[in-house]
Amino acid sequence: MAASPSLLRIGTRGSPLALAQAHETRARLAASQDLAETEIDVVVIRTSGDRIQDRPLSEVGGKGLFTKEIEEALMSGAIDLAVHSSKDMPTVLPDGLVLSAFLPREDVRDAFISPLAGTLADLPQGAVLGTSSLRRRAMALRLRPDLLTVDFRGNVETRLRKLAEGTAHATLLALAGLKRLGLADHATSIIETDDFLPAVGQGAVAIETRADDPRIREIVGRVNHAATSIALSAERAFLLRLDGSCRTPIGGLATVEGDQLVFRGMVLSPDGARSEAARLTGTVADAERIGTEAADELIGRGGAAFFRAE
Ligand SMILES: NCc1[nH]cc(CCC(=O)O)c1CC(=O)O
Repeated sequence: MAASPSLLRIGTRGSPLALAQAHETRARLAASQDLAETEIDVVVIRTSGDRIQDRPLSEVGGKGLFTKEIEEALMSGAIDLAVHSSKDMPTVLPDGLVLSAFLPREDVRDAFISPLAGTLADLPQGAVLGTSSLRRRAMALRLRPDLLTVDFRGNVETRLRKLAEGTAHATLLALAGLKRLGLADHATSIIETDDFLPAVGQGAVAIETRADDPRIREIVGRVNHAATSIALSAERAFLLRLDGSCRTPIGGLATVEGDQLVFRGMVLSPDGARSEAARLTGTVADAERIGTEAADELIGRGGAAFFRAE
């Protein structure tokens, strides 16, 4: 093991959720072998995604907006590692950067939040669902085609405030984010994944490093959670094969038990009227191949049409 560095700088966005995740990473690193003497700083970096609040992300260039400035800081050496929500990471990283570790995954499910009804199924006919996620909109409309939807941007707290103000009758948020913010008691109910799949990577925190920095990669590897890392390689392979633009509703979830992996994926039309689902199982050694094959199965069954219909 190489000598411990005197300083480690963690780059992160400044939203309350991003900060909670960066501080969890910091605490795990601090508790890991041989880093007791290392100063670990959290460096807040403002991204284009944080600045642009008035348009849906899918319109202004998608996922990369929340990572661009942080990745620039990583490449220039201003920070040593970056902490992200895996869900917000593009499938293809800039040259020279890699996801080197994942923290143990939080709950992967979406929470249903409403002052009006206990569950999605209980919402009155024609109720208004606030969400800016194409996936949540399509998954919800697949089950409840009568619902109306309005765009709901902003961080978790902003969306809860909009709901309280009556902008919508219900919203959907990742339970993982609510838990990390200490806001899980806002969840009215929890949506099981049986017929409502989370986003690829939901609930998982990813640590990004330079590819050619073996010392930092070894250090962050000490806090890597193997099962989460394996699940994410299946899910990200699935998304990569589907070439998941932010304009196609896609859900994907891998669960790992022992050396067995179960992968489920779904693509939907934006209005939820059409959908294709796949379920594949295998061993963890084949995680990537299983994700890729699930995508191929969906494309083969006509899912490709969903991507051309833009
Ligand atoms: N897109 C924003 C975002 N990125 C990660 C999370 C929650 C935490 C996670 O899924 O890991 C959220 C909020 C939400 O979707 O409710």
